[in-house]
Amino acid sequence: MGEQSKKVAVIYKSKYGSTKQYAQWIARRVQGDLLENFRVKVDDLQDYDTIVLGGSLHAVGIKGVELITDNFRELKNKQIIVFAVGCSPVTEEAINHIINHNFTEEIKERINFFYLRGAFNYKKLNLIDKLLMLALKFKIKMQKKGELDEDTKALLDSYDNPVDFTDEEAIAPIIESINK
Ligand SMILES: Cc1cc2nc3c(=O)[nH]c(=O)nc-3n(C[C@H](O)[C@H](O)[C@H](O)COP(=O)(O)O)c2cc1C
Repeated sequence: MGEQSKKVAVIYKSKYGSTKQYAQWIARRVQGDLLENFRVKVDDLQDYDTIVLGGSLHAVGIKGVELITDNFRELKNKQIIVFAVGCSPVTEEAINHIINHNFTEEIKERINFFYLRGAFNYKKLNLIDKLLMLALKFKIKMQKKGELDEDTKALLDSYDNPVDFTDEEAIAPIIESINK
């Protein structure tokens, strides 16, 4: 099906902006409706052919994913695409961990899942997130420095040096999936 012929809803839940940025890029590219997750009720989605849901990753959970997982039966005839935005590097292991943590076997079979890299700026976090991240830092520091792998070192470095991996080109596989 071509871009114009499907009615697409792009729904997002974003805490610090990167998921929103990806959702805006996707909605613009496919001429979809951009909707903020908390405003959406499942009944509002019946007119759409394709539901694209994006949520930021917090402790492996995809924010707002319940809109899909709690209403799966009502949405079962629709094309469903979920994307999660996190800071971890893209590895098959990390992606499988996110999928297994958030979806049942039945849902896994029916949706298309994508992982996109976002941004992290410790100074801009709210108090609770700062405390959570400090706890994670403390846990990591309990390990000996020499045992830290490159990804963990990069994570620790990002507390002092903000990182931003958001990249419009990264949405290409999602656009391709919508247009299938
Ligand atoms: C408390 C906390 C927990 C996080 N947990 C994860 C995680 O489990 N995996 C990951 O890849 N990124 C994690 N991140 C990084 C965020 O997912 C990343 O900053 C993302 O860009 C946030 O999306 P948003 O800007 O749309 O809110 C975490 C960030 C915070 C503050």
